[in-house]
Amino acid sequence: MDKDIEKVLFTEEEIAEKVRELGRILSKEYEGKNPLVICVLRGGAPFMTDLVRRMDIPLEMDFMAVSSYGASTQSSGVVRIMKDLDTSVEGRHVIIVEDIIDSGLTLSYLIDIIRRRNAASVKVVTLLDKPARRTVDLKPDYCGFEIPDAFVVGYGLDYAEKYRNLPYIGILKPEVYS
Ligand SMILES: O=P(O)(O)OC[C@H]1O[C@H](OP(=O)(O)OP(=O)(O)O)[C@H](O)[C@@H]1O
Ligand code: HPA
Ligand SMILES: [Mg+2]
Repeated sequence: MDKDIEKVLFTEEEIAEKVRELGRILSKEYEGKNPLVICVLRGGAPFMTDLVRRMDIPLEMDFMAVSSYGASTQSSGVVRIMKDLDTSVEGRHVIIVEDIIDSGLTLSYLIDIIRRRNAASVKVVTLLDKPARRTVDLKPDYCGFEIPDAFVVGYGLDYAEKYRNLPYIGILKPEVYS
């Protein structure tokens, strides 16, 4: 285990099982709809690329990069688009894939943009949900795990760009960021 991790919340095996389960559910739900699966970079990349390989239906992928945290454990509240989609979402069934919903600011901003571009439907799948920290009214349509109010890293989640490549998800030792 990495020396900066206080506790492992979900092992590689537990994550893989959950991703399989979500893939099965989404495959049924989106059969015949050729959904556009949108990865929210950078944190959502490991989850999204694993998830689409557990979906056995035709689908398309696109990527969007937004950032609100920078090198902090608190959202700045200002969501910036760093990279927009290459695909038109008009008339498409969109699935937004996130690693975590914390304050909810990133996703409420994204959902709003995609709805205004006239998608046929917009749903959200997140691996982690931290409902205790929500500042806007937002619930994921599909969620892997609910987690307590702690700063977590691994499997895409970073602190100051580190730890994204850990194969498990763990709580970061507070002394690392204080
Ligand atoms: O619900 P919120 O409070 O908005 O927090 C969740 C968002 O914050 C993180 O991304 P970040 O902006 O740090 O960029 P990153 O994905 O590149 O790490 C995370 O990946 C989510 O996208
Ligand atoms: O707990 C978290 N860890 C990493 N990135 C995050 N972005 C929002 N919440 C978190
Ligand atoms: Mg992110």
